[in-house]
Order: sequence, then C-alpha cells, then structure tokens
Amino acid sequence: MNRSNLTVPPEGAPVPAPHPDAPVGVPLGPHYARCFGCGPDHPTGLHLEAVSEDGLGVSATFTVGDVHQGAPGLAHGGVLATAMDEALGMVVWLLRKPYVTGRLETDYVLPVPVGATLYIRTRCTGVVGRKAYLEAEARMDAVDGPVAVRAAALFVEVPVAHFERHGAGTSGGDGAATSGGAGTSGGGAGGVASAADLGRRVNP
Ligand SMILES: CCCCCCCC/C=C\CCCCCCCC(=O)SCCNC(=O)CCNC(=O)[C@H](O)C(C)(C)COP(=O)(O)OP(=O)(O)OC[C@H]1O[C@@H](n2cnc3c(N)ncnc32)[C@H](O)[C@@H]1OP(=O)(O)O
Repeated sequence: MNRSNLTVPPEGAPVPAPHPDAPVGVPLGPHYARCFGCGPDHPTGLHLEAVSEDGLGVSATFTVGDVHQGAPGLAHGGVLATAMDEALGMVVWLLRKPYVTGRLETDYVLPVPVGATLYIRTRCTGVVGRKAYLEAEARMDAVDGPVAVRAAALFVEVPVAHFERHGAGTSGGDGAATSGGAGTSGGGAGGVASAADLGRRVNP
C-alpha cells in the first residue's frame, strides 16, 4: 500500500507475544459494550466480530449495513476506516496495555456495497517504546476475496489516566458505564465497563 514512514517500524523492531492472559483462537468479544466498532449495545455500530490469530494478529468481520452508507448503496469511507481502526486496536488489546490510535493511513481499493462482508486481517509489525506499528487488509465477501481496503497505523500506549482524564462519563456510576458485556460469552477478551475497570484489567 501507499504508506508513510511514520507507520513503518524501524528495522529490527521486535513483535512481542500476546499477554499470557490474552485469548488465542477464540472470539475476542467487544472491549466495551457501547463501542461504535465492536459494542453489541450500539444501535448503529459496526458490530465487528474478531478472533485472535497466532502471533500478534486478529481476524475480524464487518458486514456493511444501511446505516453505514456514504454514496447510495456504498459504504462510507470513514466507516471503513473505523472498521480498520477497530480491528487494528484489537491487536494491541492482546498486549493488555491501553493504546490509542495516533496515526491511521488507509487505501481504498474497491467500492464496498451495502450487504458486503469484509474479512479483515490485522497484525503488529513491531513495537518500540510506547509506539506499536500495525497493518491491516480487508477482503470482500470471502477470506480470499479481492482486497477492498488496506491500512497501516501507529498506536501509542497511554496510561489508564488518559481515559479517566479525557473520557466523559466513563468513570463508572453514570449511564455510560454498562455491564461491559465484553467477554462474558465465548471466552471473550475481557471487556471493560469504565476507565476504572480498564485499570484493573491492563498489565502495567
Ligand atoms: C471506558 C473506557 C474504555 C476504554 C477502553 C480502552 C480499551 C482499549 C481496548 C481495545 C481497543 C480496541 C479498539 C479501539 C479502536 C479504536 C482506537 C481509537 O480510535 S483511539 C481514539 C482516537 N485516538 C485518540 O484519541 C488519540 C488522541 N491523541 C493523543 O491522545 C496523543 O496525541 C497521543 C497519546 C497519541 C500522543 O501524545 P503523548 O503526549 O502521550 O505522546 P507523544 O510524545 O506526543 O507521542 C509519543 C510518540 O508517538 C509519536 N506519535 C504520536 N502521534 C503520532 C502521529 N500522529 N504520527 C506519528 N507519530 C506520532 C511521537 O512522535 C512520539 O514518538 P517518539 O517517542 O518521540 O519517537
């Protein structure tokens, strides 16, 4: 894909193993029940479903719905970037450390119609200090279908306080904190209900 050097790891950057508590080969479940990308409680979200792969990688599916259109009958590009962002974020979540997207680069290769299912594969290509380098590819309607979207990203590790400081209504106790749902079925990854909950689940 066309990518800047900001999303390419320096030569020899190591790819760490997933945290021992991270699930392998089972559905990850949502990381947060109201997440726009993966949350089951989000009415118009992407409802991305993902499974971890060997090494530090994830495979995920996203089916484009009516509510995801930009041009008539076609997925909005921002929605597709969100799906890639979400699937990339699931990779670093396997490290059991909080990360946020610092930079996301996207190549739109094919138009993606409503009703299409994207098969997204993401992997970490290196970690240096707080910076995790990641890449992703989405194929249309089959795991070996044509490539529709490619992405590369730099995620930056942040302290749990990042979410406590900047998130509105996520510290628990108000309407934003749900049961978390995540990981309560299918051996999921262990979702969070609040920033405080995130603090209990990540590994410093
Ligand atoms: C209720 C709580 C629930 C929480 C649940 C969380 C669980 C997560 C689990 C699972 C995730 C699943 C999926 C999620 C998917 C979606 C992820 C998103 O969409 S995240 C939202 C969008 N992103 C932001 O809102 C970031 C906003 N930006 C920032 O906060 C800062 O700019 C930040 C943290 C990215 C960097 O700020 P600094 O002050 O901490 O650090 P500095 O020193 O600036 O950067 C550190 C290094 O990174 C590089 N860097 C930073 N930004 C860069 C950029 N845009 N491009 C290139 N390099 C960059 C810098 O050059 C520096 O590199 P050098 O150490 O000097 O080598």
